[in-house]
Amino acid sequence: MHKIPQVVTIAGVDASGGAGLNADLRTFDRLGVYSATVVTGLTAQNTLGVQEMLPTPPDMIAAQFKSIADDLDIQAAKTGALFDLDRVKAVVAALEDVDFGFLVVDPVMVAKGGAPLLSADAIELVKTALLPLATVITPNLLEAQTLLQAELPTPEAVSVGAHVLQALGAKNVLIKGGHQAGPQVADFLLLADGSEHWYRSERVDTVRTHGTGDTLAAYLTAGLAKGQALTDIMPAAKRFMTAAIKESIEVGHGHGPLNHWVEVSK
Ligand SMILES: Nc1ncnc2c1ncn2[C@@H]1O[C@H](COP(=O)(O)OP(=O)(O)OP(=O)(O)O)[C@@H](O)[C@H]1O
Ligand SMILES: Cc1ncc(CO)c(N)n1
Repeated sequence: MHKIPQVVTIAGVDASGGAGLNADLRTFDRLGVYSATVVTGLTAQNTLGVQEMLPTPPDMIAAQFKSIADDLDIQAAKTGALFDLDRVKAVVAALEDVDFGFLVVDPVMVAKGGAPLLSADAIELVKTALLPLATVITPNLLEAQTLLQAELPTPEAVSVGAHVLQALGAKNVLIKGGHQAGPQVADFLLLADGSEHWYRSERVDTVRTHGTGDTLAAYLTAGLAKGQALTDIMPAAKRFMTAAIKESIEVGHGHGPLNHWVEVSK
């Protein structure tokens, strides 16, 4: 028998396939890790927007956790869209009960087209209960600003903001820079040991960025499950992100999905 790292994504389904747990699974497949799924909800969405949402009943979220914990040997977990307070409560309670190893918390709040994927009254619980469980939290710039109730207009402010998120309990903090203006994207990583790392790369001029955040967070989850350090994972993850955005595939008419099959040069 062959051993394979096992991970779980705790996230919503995207009918059009580009984001949510669909993007996570594709990333995990590419990186050679096995993934279980806790489905937090269904979305009828496409590259143009989110049309309908149906969150999973909390008991069913708990049942999925139990099925996985009773049988599999999970080394890393990732959270994505959690929709509302009841779903966040169910996920936090379950995560406190199981040992799924490393935890990547991607505090998904808004889809690319602007539709909310987390209700306003759930944000406080994400901050106080989910964030302290995280090995690494991966907000984009707007999510970091919402969690902090503060603007982060400069690199210095991003660094200060990351330290505040770390003080709230997240061991490591990655603030994703896809929403910054300018010719470059800059992701900021604050590690548990206090060291700071910037990852700057060209901004690809495109709207075809459906599922970028999910994909990067899934990449980190797979790397952690394989025993890699965040500073080893990030350069390869960024090379993959740029290539997967640049070499776009012809799917959908709006914020198209990434090319998860792209070849990446070393
Ligand atoms: N246009 C772009 N060109 C190059 N890299 C990009 C671009 N947009 C995003 N990225 C990179 O993709 C990764 C995800 O960042 P982003 O800020 O887009 O996450 P996100 O907003 O959570 O995504 P989503 O909500 O669509 O899942 C980061 O490494 C970021 O730098
Ligand atoms: C279900 C789902 N999760 C996450 C995102 C963010 O990319 C999305 N658009 N849809």
